[in-house]
Amino acid sequence: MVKVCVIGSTGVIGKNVTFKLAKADTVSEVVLFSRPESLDKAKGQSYDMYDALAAEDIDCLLTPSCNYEDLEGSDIVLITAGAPRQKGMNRRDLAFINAKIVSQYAKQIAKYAPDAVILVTTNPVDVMTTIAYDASGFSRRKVIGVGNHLDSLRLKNYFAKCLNINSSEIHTRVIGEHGDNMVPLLSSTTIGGIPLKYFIKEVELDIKDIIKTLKNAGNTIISKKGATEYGPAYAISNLIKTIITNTHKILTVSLYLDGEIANVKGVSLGVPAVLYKNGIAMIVPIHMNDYETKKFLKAAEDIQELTEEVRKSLKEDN
Ligand SMILES: NC(=O)c1ccc[n+]([C@@H]2O[C@H](COP(=O)([O-])OP(=O)(O)OC[C@H]3O[C@@H](n4cnc5c(N)ncnc54)[C@H](O)[C@@H]3O)[C@@H](O)[C@H]2O)c1
Repeated sequence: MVKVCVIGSTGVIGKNVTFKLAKADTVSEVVLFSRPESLDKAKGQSYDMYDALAAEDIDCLLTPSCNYEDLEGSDIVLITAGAPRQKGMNRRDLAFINAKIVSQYAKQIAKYAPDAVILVTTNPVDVMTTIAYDASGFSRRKVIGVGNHLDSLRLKNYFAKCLNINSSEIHTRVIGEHGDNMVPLLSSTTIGGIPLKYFIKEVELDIKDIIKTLKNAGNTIISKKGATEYGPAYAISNLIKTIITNTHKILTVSLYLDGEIANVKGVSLGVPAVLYKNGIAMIVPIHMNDYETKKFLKAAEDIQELTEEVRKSLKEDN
C-alpha cells in the first residue's frame, strides 16, 4: 500500500488533495505535513476527515506532522506549500519567496524520502519544478510539476461545452508554461478521433476566444470565489493515481527538459509524458505547427530567464 506526504496540507489545495487521497483505496497513509504553527490546524483537518471516512467505512491513516522523519517511506511527496501573493506583488516576486520554501522542502525529501517521486504545484510551477530538481539532486524523471494538466482539463471542458459533446471524446492538451505562455496544442486535438481542423469545418470555433478563456480561467475563479480548489486538487489526484497504479497514461506535466521537445534544454516546461510508478517513463515526442513552436520557444525563454535569476538568488542566500 502507498504512503503519500502532502506538504502544505492546511492550504486549500493541500486539504482537498489529502481528502481525495484518503478516500482512494490505493492509499494507506497520508502525512498532513505543515509548519509547526499550523500543526494544530492539520490535526483538526485529520479529525474532521476521519469522521467523514468513518461514514464511508474507509480506513486510511492520517498523520498530521511537522517532523521531517514522518516523510520516511513516502512513495510520493507533494509540495504545495507557498506564500500567497500580497498586494503589489507580481509573479516574479512570488518566485523568489516560494523558491526558498520549495528548495528547503526538496532537500528534506532527498534526506528522508530518497525513493519518493516529488510532485510540485507551488507557483510559478515551472520554475519551482527546476528548483525542486536542483535541491533534491533527484533524477529529473522523479521531479514533476503539475500545471498544464489542469490547463488541459480546462481546454477539454471548453470544447465539450462548446460542441455539446461528452468530454471523454475530447483529446487535447496544453503545453509550455502554466501561465501566460501556455500553448494549446490545437494541431493535435481530436474530437471523437477526428482531428479538430476537420471538425471545425462543420462547427465554427473562435480560437482566439479559446486561448483567452484558458489563460484567464484561474483568475476568473479566484475573482469569484477567492481560490481555485477542486480543479487543481482533482488534476493533482489524477496524476498521483496514475503514478500509484502504474498505468502508463500520458499526462501533461512540467519536467526539466534536455532537448526532447523543440530542442529546449535546461528549463522545466509542460510536455506530454508517460507516467509510471517511478515518475516519468517517457517524454512523448510531439509535432507542433510553426505557431505552437514559436509560442513554446517563447515560454522556454521567459521561464529560463526567471529560473536563472531565482537560482542565482538562492546561491547568494546560501
Ligand atoms: N500548479 C497548479 O495548477 C496550481 C493551482 C492552484 C494553486 N497552485 C499553487 O499552489 C500553492 C498552494 O495554493 P493554495 O491555494 O493551497 O494556497 P494556500 O495559501 O491555501 O496554502 C498555502 C500552504 O502553504 C503553507 N505556507 C505558506 N507559507 C509558507 C512558508 N513560508 N513555509 C512553509 N509553508 C508555507 C501554508 O501554511 C498553507 O498550508 C500556491 O503556490 C498556488 O499558487 C498551483
